[in-house]
Amino acid sequence: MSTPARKPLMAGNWKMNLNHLEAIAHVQKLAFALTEADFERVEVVVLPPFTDLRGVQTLVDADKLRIGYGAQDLSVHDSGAYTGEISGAMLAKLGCKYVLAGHSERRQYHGEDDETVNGKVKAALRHSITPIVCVGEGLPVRREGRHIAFTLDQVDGALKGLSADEAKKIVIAYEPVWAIGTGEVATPKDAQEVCGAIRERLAELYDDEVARTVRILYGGSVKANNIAGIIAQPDVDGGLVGGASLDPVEFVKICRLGEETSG
Ligand SMILES: O=C[C@H](O)COP(=O)(O)O
Repeated sequence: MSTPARKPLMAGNWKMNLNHLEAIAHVQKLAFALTEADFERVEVVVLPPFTDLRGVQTLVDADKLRIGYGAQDLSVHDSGAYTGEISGAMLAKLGCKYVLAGHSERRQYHGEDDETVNGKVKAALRHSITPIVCVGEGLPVRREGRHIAFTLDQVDGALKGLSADEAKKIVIAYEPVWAIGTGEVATPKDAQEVCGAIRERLAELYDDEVARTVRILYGGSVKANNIAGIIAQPDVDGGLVGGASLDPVEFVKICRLGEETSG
């Protein structure tokens, strides 16, 4: 059976920005600017803070917007005495289609290791939410030339115990930590080198169908003026956009893959 082509995914990770009122205004601006032709070509997703999700859900549902949404994190647990945590069940109830798992800022500031990330991936899948698994090396690892091995280890850890059917449902985002929020974008060749290696690893861990199905995003200082070269790479299927997703005009240009107008 042939595998359907991978539709590009542009996910805007707002991080800890935009309150619930700003979130509504922001999504309205995106909805106003993006056309049906844009949505046919690219899947557009926003990942706001938890407190914005209800407002975004209400707006998307009421106006039947084609913008998807999700969360930036979830608990490994489904319910219980875990103060401050948000479960996959809660996110699913809010209509979240996606959730980040193992973003480098969670790994760095909250000590998330591969085992935790693996638990979060499984928690998302239990509730039919697509985890966007974030992997990528820091500058010292890159300088030592170990970036591929390091990133593939994170992929192995995040996917541990997943069946091929489960693995097919995930998205992987390669985000070299040295390129996040620094303005230091990886070259298209850098992005392809690691995204291609991730796809090969999926074929080794599972099979060609899984490798062909899973979308692999690049993240790290993505902007309208550099997305075209990155998305042109054969193993890059979209972007995980941080800072630039906070400007609706810029994010729309990124969703148009850096081209001036939609087709
Ligand atoms: O999740 C997004 C990434 O951390 C990239 O952030 P950035 O586009 O601000 O570099």
